[in-house]
Amino acid sequence: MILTVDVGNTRIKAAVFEGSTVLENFIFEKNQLEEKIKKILEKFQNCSDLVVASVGNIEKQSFLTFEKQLSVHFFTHEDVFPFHNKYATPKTLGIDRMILAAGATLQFPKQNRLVIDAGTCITYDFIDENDNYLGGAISPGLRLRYESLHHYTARLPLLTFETPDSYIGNSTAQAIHSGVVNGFVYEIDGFIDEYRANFSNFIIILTGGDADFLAKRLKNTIFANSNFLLESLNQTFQYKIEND
Ligand SMILES: Nc1ncnc2c1ncn2[C@@H]1O[C@H](COP(=O)(O)OP(=O)(O)O)[C@@H](O)[C@H]1O
Ligand SMILES: CC(C)(COP(=O)(O)O)[C@@H](O)C(=O)NCCC(=O)O
Ligand SMILES: [K+]
Repeated sequence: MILTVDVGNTRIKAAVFEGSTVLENFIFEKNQLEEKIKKILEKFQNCSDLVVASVGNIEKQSFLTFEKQLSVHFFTHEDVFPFHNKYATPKTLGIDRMILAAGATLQFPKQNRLVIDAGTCITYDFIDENDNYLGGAISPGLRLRYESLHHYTARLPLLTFETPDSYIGNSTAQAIHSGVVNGFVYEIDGFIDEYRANFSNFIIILTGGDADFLAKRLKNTIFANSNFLLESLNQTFQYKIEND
């Protein structure tokens, strides 16, 4: 049994795996880290490994206390990955993006793959059919768009997500919802169209906190799997054991 932990910039996601099967999923805040992991390990006493990918401000030291109980692996750029990294600044590539790219490479062999992770930020990652990781894009996520409109202006209220009535927002609130939500959807559809124009055949994986909401609204039909990062962590860890 393996406990996988994804520390994002908004919250922490975790899952216990037995082989490739998820036994249970968890979502919690950063300040609950120790207490929650302790509880999970009490419930799943057969966990042999704790496997972490962190892009948040939680470092390896935060997990060392669990080393008495099980072996801890904190993924870094030094690990083995199943793709050729063509990013010009490989050391600054987010470890979450590396794990997503690894999962896409392992789960969907020998094809072009685009991974879209709609979390705090939207990240786009492209791995071609020869397993070259080429890069992608980073833009603000849904909630970040609402918060930044409020934070950097004097007159815009902080709203929470709501489906806009129309693309023509006829009030301040509707204009914000249209700009944020429609803008979010148009951006992703626009990127997908651009990839389609350049690559004849590719699979799209959509994940992150806003994946389910998005899947229903995109013009392009794509398969959403909000657990893709944790599944990829589990698979990349198996790959590491086999290839180290
Ligand atoms: N309960 C929630 N708390 C925070 N964000 C949420 C929640 N439910 C949905 N979301 C959406 O999920 C996004 C964060 O996704 P997530 O994948 O958890 O981010 P990260 O991996 O960066 O921590 C936010 O932009 C927000 O729109
Ligand atoms: C782009 C990110 C902030 C996304 O974080 P998330 O939305 O998953 O919390 C993270 O992948 C990161 O810190 N990347 C470093 C820069 C890069 O990937 O080039
Ligand atoms: K992301």
